[in-house]
Amino acid sequence: MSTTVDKIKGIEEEVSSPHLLAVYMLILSQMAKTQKNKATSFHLGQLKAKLAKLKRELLTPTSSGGGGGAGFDVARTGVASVGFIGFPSVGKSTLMSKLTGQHSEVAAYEFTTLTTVPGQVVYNGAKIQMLDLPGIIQGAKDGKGRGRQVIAVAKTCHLIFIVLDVNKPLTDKRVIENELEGFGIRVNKQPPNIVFKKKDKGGISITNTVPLTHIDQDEIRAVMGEYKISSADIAIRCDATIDDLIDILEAKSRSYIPVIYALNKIDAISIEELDLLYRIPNACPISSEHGWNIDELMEQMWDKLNLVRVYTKPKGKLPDYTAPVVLRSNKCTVEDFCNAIHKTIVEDFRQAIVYGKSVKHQPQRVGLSHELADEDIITIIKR
Ligand SMILES: Nc1nc2c(ncn2[C@@H]2O[C@H](COP(=O)(O)OP(=O)(O)OP(=O)(O)O)[C@@H](O)[C@H]2O)c(=O)[nH]1
Ligand SMILES: [K+]
Ligand SMILES: [Mg+2]
Repeated sequence: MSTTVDKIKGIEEEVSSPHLLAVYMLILSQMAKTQKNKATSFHLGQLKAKLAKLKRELLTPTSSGGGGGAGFDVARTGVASVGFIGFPSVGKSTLMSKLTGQHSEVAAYEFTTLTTVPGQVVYNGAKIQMLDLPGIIQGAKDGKGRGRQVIAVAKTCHLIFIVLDVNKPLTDKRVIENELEGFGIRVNKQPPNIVFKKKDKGGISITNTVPLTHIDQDEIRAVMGEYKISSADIAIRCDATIDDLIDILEAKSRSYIPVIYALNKIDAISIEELDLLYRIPNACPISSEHGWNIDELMEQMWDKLNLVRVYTKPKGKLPDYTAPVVLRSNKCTVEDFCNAIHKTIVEDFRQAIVYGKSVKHQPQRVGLSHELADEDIITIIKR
């Protein structure tokens, strides 16, 4: 019986290697400009869907292939966690110690850190968990080293610091991104704007609101066939690729995570080189060892985490600005606020009085389902 790994190998060998698949895609897209070969595009759609399914199988913790974060995951504390990903010896643990004061072994040799080391930063009143992780190497997602377990932890974080050594070529950035992508992490991306609705009958209906330059109906049908979907409404609202469509079908195993590139060891380069680094989007040049530009890293972290601070105002008193209740932006209703303080508050809740960006009138009376905004002030009125 062939294992999942064998099956993936078989498919990848059809186009020789994952690298060649990329080249193949490039050639195909160039072909598309002149004359699209229907047979190849159908076949490619099929292959890509097959690959995606098998990769998921391989990465599911229950499958024989393993995966998952067992042994590497730690108790989550705080309102958000930030995972440190990078090649060995780029300075992840040095950064950890600098940011949190939590000691994490630092040394000049590779793979100094062997497991997850948690620490905490308090920023703008929010407790944020930092997870120093072992270094990963190319091929980590395919099981090289402890890479898979490491990436599995990163996949559950709210933000990833990809730590890079500025003395090494920036091609490292692409390699790390590929590792994360291969594990279903989508870096600094929103889910593709495709609405997919499976149906019992009626066949496949495809609509698009923008011209599709990357895919044709044949490819879409090939992918659907591979997923054994015979009836569905697919509304495509972006110039989607076949990978985008597969991401929607594989939504359960995809994580869209913001990333900041922490370009470390800038103490070892020239000002001219530093200027160039500043042009990289989502990057923050730092020196972990010297603590240089750590403030900017924290500011960028704060922006990406998109947290909501809510100040409590006891009736007839001034708001308490020293200790905000911090919520995540996808869980920031008045009810979430109450639950963050104590589970029983909702039971006695009558209404809330809110000042701030989330309300039209200052103040405004609102109910449990009202969504709060950053720096709102709230008074809870009990029954
Ligand atoms: N020049 C310079 N060296 C640094 C800086 N940060 C870390 N280093 C050095 O880089 C080496 C590796 O640092 P670590 O913090 O152990 O790196 P790591 O990424 O945690 O390594 P692993 O746990 O092995 O993956 C050590 O010799 C550090 O002293 C920096 O900002 N500048
Ligand atoms: K090291
Ligand atoms: Mg380390």
